[in-house]
Parts: sequence; C-alpha cells; structure tokens
Amino acid sequence: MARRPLPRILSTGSAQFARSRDLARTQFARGRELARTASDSASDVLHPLITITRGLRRLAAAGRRKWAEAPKEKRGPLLFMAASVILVVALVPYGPLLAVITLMAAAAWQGRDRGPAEPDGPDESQTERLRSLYEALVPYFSAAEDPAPLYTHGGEWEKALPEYEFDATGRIGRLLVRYPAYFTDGEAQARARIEHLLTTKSGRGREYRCDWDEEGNELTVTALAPLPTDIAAQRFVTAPGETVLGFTDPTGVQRTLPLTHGARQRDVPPVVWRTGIRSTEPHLLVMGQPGSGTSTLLRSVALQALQHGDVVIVEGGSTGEYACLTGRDGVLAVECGLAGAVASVEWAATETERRLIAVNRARQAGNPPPEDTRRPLWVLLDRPTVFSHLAAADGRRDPQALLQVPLRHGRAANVTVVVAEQWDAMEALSDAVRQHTRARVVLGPATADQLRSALGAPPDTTVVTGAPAGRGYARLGTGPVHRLQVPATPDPYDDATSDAHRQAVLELLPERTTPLEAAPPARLEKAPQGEPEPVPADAVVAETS
Ligand SMILES: Nc1ncnc2c1ncn2[C@@H]1O[C@H](COP(=O)(O)OP(=O)(O)OP(=O)(O)O)[C@@H](O)[C@H]1O
Repeated sequence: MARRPLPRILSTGSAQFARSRDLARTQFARGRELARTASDSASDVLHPLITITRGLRRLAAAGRRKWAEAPKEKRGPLLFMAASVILVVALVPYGPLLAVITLMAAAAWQGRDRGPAEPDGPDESQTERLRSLYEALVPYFSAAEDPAPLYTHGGEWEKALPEYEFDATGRIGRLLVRYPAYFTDGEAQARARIEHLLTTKSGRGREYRCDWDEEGNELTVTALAPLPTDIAAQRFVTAPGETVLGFTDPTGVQRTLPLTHGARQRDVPPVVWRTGIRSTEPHLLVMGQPGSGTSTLLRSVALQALQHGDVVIVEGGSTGEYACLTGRDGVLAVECGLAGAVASVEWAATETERRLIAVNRARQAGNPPPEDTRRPLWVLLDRPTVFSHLAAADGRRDPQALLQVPLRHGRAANVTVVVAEQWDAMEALSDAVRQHTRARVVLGPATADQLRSALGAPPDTTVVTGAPAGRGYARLGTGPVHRLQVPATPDPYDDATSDAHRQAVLELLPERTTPLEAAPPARLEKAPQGEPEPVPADAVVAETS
C-alpha cells in the first residue's frame, strides 16, 4: 500500500515547531550562561560588603551577649560610659569619620572567612611515607640504560607519585604511581610483585584495588573499606527469581537494596543471582574450607528460595545444620543419610524429567507450561562428595551421577541446583557439577590458584588474611569477580548464635506443616513412580549453557 504524505500544514508546522524549540533552547542556554557570569561578577564586587555586613552582625551579636551577661547593677554605669564615649567622639574634630572607619575595619576583621586553612601538600610523616614507598619502588622501576630515570635513589618522588590521599589514621587511602614505559606491566608476576610491595608498605590488614593503565603507564592503588559484616538475614526487596548471595562494593554493581539494620535503614549494594528459565547461570557452586561459611550461605539461599518455591536439602556433613528447616512448608526433604540422599536426588531427577515432558507437551499443543511445572524447585547439596565415597563403598548409585539431569535440564524445568563443597574434595566433584554450575562463590581463605580455578579469573583486589566468616568472592558466569560478604544467617539451634541473629532467622522460617516424626521422603510424591518417559529432544535443545 502506498504511503500517503503528511498534510502540508502538519509537516511544515512540526518543522517550525522544532526550529523554534531549538532557538528557545539556545537562548535559554545563553541566558543561563549570562546569569552565571553576572552572579560571579556580582559576588566579586559585593564581597567586601558581604564581609563587612557579616562582621557588623557578629559585632552586634557579641554586644548583645555582653549586655545579657552583664549584671543588672552594672548596666547603668555601662550605658553612661557608652553615652560619654559617643559624645566625646561627636565633639572631637573628624571624630564621627574616624569612628565609622574604625567600626568598618573592626567589622571587616570580624567578618573574614575563618575556615581552617587547607594544608598545602603532605605533612612531614606523610612525606616520609611517600618517600620510602618511592625508594622501595626504585629497583623495580629503573634500568641502568635509562638516560633520564623516573626512579633513582634520592630522586624526586613527587614526579613518580603525583596524586595521593591519606585516611584519618594517616595511612595511604589512594595513590597514583607513574612508571616507566619499559616496565613489563603485561606480566602477571611483575604486576603481582609491585602490588604486593605497595600494599604491604601502605598498611597490612586492608584490601586494595589495583587499576593498571597500560596506555598511560600509571597504576592507581585504592584501599577498600571493609564490607559490612553486621547484616542479618531478612526479607530482601527482590523480584521472584532473584537471590541475594551477599553484599559487595558500591563500584561493582549498579543497584542497592534497602536493608533494616537494627532500628536503622540503609542501602547496600548486593550481589544478586538470577535463576529460572532466562538465567544464563542456572546453578551455583560454593567452595570454601571448613568453617568459612558455606553452610550459612546455603541456609540463606534456602530461606530466600522458600518464599516462592520448594526445597530439597542433602547434607553430607551430617552436622544437622539444616534441622531448623525440617518439616517447614515448602521443605520437601532434609537428608543426612546415604539412602535418603540417593532417594531425594533420584526424585529430583525424575521430577525434572516429568516437568520437561509436561512443558514440552504443552508447547506442542500450543498451551502455556502447566501450573505444576512453574513452581521453582531447589536442590541444595552440602558436601555431596561425602555421599559419593559412601555410595562407592556401599555399592549404591552416586547422588552426583543422578544430579546430571537436574543440572543439564534444570533451567527449562525451573529446577535449580546449589552445591557447596570443601577445597580438599574439589577433585571429587563430577564433571556435570563443574560444567553446569556457572555461578560461583568462594568463601574464606583461598590461594590464588584456588581462586582462579573456582572463579575462572583472579579477583582484581588483593587477598587479605584473617577475613571474617562469610567473606569471599562471587562471579556470575563470565562477569566480573565481586568481593562478597554473606548476610549472617546462622543455625538458630546453635548455642553460639546471638539472640538477635537467631530471632532474625526464626522470623524467616515458614510454618512447620509436617510433624517431625513423618518420614521426609514421603513428601516427595509429585513425580510419577516407575521408569520416567524419555526426555523429548526439543526439550534438551532448550538448554543453551
Ligand atoms: N556470613 C556470616 N556472618 C557471620 N557469621 C558467619 C557467616 N558465615 C558463617 N559464619 C559463622 O562461621 C561459623 C562457620 O559457619 P558455617 O558452619 O556456615 O561454615 P561451613 O563452611 O559450613 O563449615 P562447616 O562445614 O565446618 O560447618 C559459624 O559459627 C557461623 O555462624
């Protein structure tokens, strides 16, 4: 169909309108510029007047204060003395003129700006610190053949360290380091040496971010504020399908979450993990050494998952850290024994297949996915490799092998797998677990190699020793590595848990709907019994990661 031209009046009218709008915008900008210039000039001209007025106000206030403080019996003589002075001034030749000049001078003196003078440059101890840092860098940033070295012993540190900030404790907060172009800043080892030297000299016990600008031959070292460790478990303001793994630096993410902290509210930047059909990292692997907080993170994830979904928990550590969840609404099983663990994971695999088949049939019939495939199902496994060893010894099926189906097809079936494991058992994790858990968290102390192997990339911050429990790093797929602090979500049945934290967790637990005596696997009934039907080919294609 041919397009009809716009009516002439409309096309010309809109062009005129656009022109006049541009003109108005230009005039407005020019007007604003003029106003700014005028106000700058006016404040320059009026500055003495403003100072004198301020001084007169201060003098008047001081006079009023003196008058108010003076005892009543002294006020009469004071008034008499003031009147005599005025009379003498009035009678003396040029007296009034001299009095006005004196008053103005006093007002100008009183009205001057009294802000603390900014110190110009570093003080003595700061200079000493910067000079010693410079001296320490000389062997790394100098070469015998350099005709005009930037770094020489006793050289000009001001040129090499042009920008610096000190914090309230007198330690370096931020430092810009210039280095010669021949320094091998592309080599990880050379960089690591400089980073180690700078961070130890700037103060141990803090974390630093090192930004290398290879083009400009500059390195910026920034001391990072510690992440908040006092955030307790609570209902986070998130959308369905979003799970808060913990909290990070404001520079790392573009979002903040309003949190209740005691009686106060504060906004903190979170690391949010998205699960479900559109997720590119549908499953999570958490690594750490014993006591680093991996079970705490799984408990935090379970409490968030229970808001919209069902949860199956398999605990290899057999420490009973998830007992508080047993029998709660939405908790389908909490298993600590091998038989129960195998039964639960087997059920999860069958349920995944059932969902896939149902979704596929509905799609082929042109219908939306059935209601009973939409509720998210979470399979949380704390130290599953323990069961792998037991299963091998007992001649049973390895729960990790059964996990393959939920891991491979879980995204399309709304099934999410979370695995927590300790470093010494990393090799015992199955290939499927390693391949399909593209969201990663590392908690507690870890070597550079461990961090690289778990996260796929090193963090761009220095690693600090003695970090608090629940501190670590998170990486979602191929995204950046974030520093992470997991919210305190302790076991409420642990005697060592503080009352405030225990109460916070208890408030998040769903109602207990199943008596504790009921055998948990009896709740796993949704999946049909017997051999599952084969998974249709196009349901498998739905998995892209
Ligand atoms: N994010 C956190 N905030 C505050 N305390 C934490 C945090 N994470 C863990 N903790 C504390 O650290 C201790 C160990 O935590 P957790 O049991 O979760 O570690 P784990 O890695 O599972 O170790 P294990 O497997 O040996 O139990 C607990 O006392 C717990 O309260």
